[in-house]
Amino acid sequence: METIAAIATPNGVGAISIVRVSGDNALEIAKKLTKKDDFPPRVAKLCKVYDSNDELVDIALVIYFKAPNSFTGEDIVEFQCHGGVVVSKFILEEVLKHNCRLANPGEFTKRALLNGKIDASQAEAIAKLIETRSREGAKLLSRQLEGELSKFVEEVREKLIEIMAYNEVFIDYAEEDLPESLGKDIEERLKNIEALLKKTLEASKRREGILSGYKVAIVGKPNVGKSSILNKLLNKQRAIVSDIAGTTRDTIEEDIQIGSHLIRIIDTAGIRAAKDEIEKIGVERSKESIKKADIVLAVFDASEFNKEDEEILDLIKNLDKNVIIVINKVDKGIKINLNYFKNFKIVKISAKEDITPLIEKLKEILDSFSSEDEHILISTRQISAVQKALNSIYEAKEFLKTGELELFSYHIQDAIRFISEITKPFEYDEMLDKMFSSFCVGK
Ligand SMILES: Nc1nc2c(c(=O)[nH]1)N(C=O)[C@@H](CNc1ccc(C(=O)N[C@@H](CCC(=O)O)C(=O)O)cc1)CN2
Ligand SMILES: Nc1nc2c(ncn2[C@@H]2O[C@H](COP(=O)(O)OP(=O)(O)OP(=O)(O)O)[C@@H](O)[C@H]2O)c(=O)[nH]1
Ligand SMILES: [Mg+2]
Repeated sequence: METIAAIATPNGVGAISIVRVSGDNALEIAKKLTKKDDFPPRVAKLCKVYDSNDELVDIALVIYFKAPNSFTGEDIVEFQCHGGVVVSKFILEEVLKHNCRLANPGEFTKRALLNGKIDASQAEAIAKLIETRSREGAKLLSRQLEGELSKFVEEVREKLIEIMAYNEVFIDYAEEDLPESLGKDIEERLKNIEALLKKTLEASKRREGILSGYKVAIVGKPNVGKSSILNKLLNKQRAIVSDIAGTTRDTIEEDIQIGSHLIRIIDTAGIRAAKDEIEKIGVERSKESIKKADIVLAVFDASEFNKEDEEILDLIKNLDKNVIIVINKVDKGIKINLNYFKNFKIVKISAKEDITPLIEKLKEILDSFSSEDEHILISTRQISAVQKALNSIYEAKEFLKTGELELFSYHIQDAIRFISEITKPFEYDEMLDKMFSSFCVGK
């Protein structure tokens, strides 16, 4: 395997920068650049680093990770040098003069994967952890990096392999009147796995927003202060605000942090029976936003409740999602009857003065989303693997019903293959070993 190198830290001014080198020549390169000979593994050693003209480049910490005990499983050398945009580039250039090439994107992680240091789900977790913009996302991804999903896959796999083992016995002994309970047992076990997979898929769908941002739509009739609320949440004049009804004509989306959560906030056009063609399209988009949202902020003016507000109330009345009734403009006094909103969560705010009650309520709902400590799937690759495994189980079940056990077995094998794809390719030998070690035929 070729030796690779790259700067691991972002390009900019900072205290420290890291140049990482992985592969057989890493140690040799460290020796050449530092003119030192002795690098005990995993020791941070302060070294002068020289260029090819023997001129001093930096005084840096150099750490040698001896294979296989490194991130990639290969020999790694890290030059932890002074930060800024020059030194690390300089060192990288010197490194590249010695039998080593620039790493491709993700190549260190790829090598960690190929060398069995991490599995595919952990590699995906690393990629997303680097990109995530919320603490909740980071918490979830660090758990997947730790191997939570890998463990789940292993569990499901073992359960399916046990079913295969039971089924083999079933096939071998079918003639000799095996107790019916064995068939029932297989059915029961399968049901259990199906429920596990379904639950994981549902949780993944429900909690998709943890990484991409939960969608929060601000809706209401024109002029109630929706855009003012958006601006206040963003702390800047993002949307045009005016006292002309119908100011916002298109939806406006922005990402913000609320506590440890990321949300995508969507300001919408005021909903009314619009005559203008463009406004009509805007109103349609507003209604679409309600459908897509995880949380709906239905905004009303504290001083007025009319037919248009009733229509808003109709739109949100039977929604199977979180709705917050936002009574805005309370600085002018509350003149409307709050009984209209019985059984809803209500907050009273003034977008002109203070929206803290709204932020608190949002936090409360978002916290409730993540208090469920389920593991979830974080990529379409993972989701499709579970979906395919589930489909194979459905097909297998049909053959269990008709007693076509060879075909049943065939589809269970498929399910095992698909679920294993999340972490690694399935090895048939391993399953056979497992079958005979965990199952005593006793004949
Ligand atoms: N300086 C530095 N910080 C870093 C990294 C890095 O590569 N360099 N990482 C890069 O992503 C992350 C840490 N990930 C790492 C994962 C494994 C090993 C490692 O040496 N593994 C050995 C020993 C394990 C042990 O001692 O428990 C091994 O797996 O055999 C190092 C870093 C975050 N911080
Ligand atoms: N007194 C008072 N006025 C407010 C408050 N919030 C918004 N306004 C005013 O209400 C008017 C409408 O505000 P917008 O934020 O543009 O309302 P909107 O709901 O986005 O309106 P459309 O985009 O037309 O649907 C503006 O003149 C705002 O200054 C508030 O809390 N108190
Ligand atoms: Mg507006």
